[in-house]
Amino acid sequence: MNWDDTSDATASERLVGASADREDQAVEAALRPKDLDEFIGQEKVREQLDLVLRAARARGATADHVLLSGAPGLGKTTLSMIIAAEMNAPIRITSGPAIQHAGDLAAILSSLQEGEVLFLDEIHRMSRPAEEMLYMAMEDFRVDVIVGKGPGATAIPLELPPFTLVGATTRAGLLPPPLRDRFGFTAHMEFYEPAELERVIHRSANLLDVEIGSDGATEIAGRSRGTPRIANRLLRRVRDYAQVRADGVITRDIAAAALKVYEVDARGLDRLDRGVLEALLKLFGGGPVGLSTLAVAVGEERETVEEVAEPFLVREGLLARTPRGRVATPAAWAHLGLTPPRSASTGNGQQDLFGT
Ligand SMILES: Nc1ncnc2c1ncn2[C@@H]1O[C@H](COP(=O)(O)OP(=O)(O)OP(=O)(O)O)[C@@H](O)[C@H]1O
Ligand SMILES: [Mg+2]
Repeated sequence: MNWDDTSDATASERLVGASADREDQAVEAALRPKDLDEFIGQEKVREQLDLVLRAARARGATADHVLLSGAPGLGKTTLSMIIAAEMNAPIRITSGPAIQHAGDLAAILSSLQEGEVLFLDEIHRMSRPAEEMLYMAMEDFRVDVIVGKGPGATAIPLELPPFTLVGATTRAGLLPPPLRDRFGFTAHMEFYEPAELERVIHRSANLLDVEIGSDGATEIAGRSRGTPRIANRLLRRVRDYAQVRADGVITRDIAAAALKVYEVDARGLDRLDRGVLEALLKLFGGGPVGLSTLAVAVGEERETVEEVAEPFLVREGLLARTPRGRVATPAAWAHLGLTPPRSASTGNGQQDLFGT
């Protein structure tokens, strides 16, 4: 199992995990914006993509291949469907892990209709031979199908209709340059601003027929870790609470009380995140402390701390990874309402006890 899978599995059990869980998968289709106008935020990506698609439409051509890169839950799958809708084209959906043999890819490519959008999710997890077949397909709209085995094997060239490949990846850095270079347009999706998440929440509340005040949406947005998927998930949990414990209307107080039950704090940290921070502050004086030691202290796997908790803590400026170990920032002390020891600001903390 690679660590990619580990973090997905752990993350999907968390209310603030960015990967889609079962419930997300069931409800997300209903919440997906259907066209570029409905798609909230990502102004740069929207403007650029709008130009690419408009120009292709005006030429009566198939749109250039598009690569969507960004963290889980930011809208890559949503955008791929929007691209197909804007081009008035059918869409075929598959993913890197589903294509293990070049033959799997050849079968998909050869059955595409002219102008069809092929959405290849997790494109960085495709097998090598399939990847190489894809190079030729993207550039020349042609594949070589190998027939037979051994010395008698022959390559039969097969013409493909023009199509638009939309690749999605959470890790653009893992894509081999030849693959990256074959995309005509790359969209880097950023985390969303709180105001944008508020719009996502209002839109979803509307679709789910939930009444929500603007302060309620603000409260949920602030805890959504810059991610629309998390915003939608927190909204559903807060809705449950509002229905059972109140009159169904989501106010600021209701949202805060509901998310307290689920242990998602004002900044979107959950129990795991806070456990890591608390250990770092209370047991190690703010660090520096090694990852393994920190993991033992919170009773989690090293990988869980490093891949599940830390990325968000680092992004939030609460924790820093330094060559000497993990260090809490002043913001971390403030967030947990603790006072840093005088030496914490110099980054020495506990280490001083041993004169190091
Ligand atoms: N810009 C947006 N406006 C409104 N809703 C959005 C936006 N982006 C994403 N969403 C919502 O967030 C949810 C997750 O989006 P999506 O499935 O497209 O993410 P993703 O980037 O494909 O994630 P993953 O990497 O896990 O595949 C969807 O239900 C969608 O409704
Ligand atoms: Mg997706």
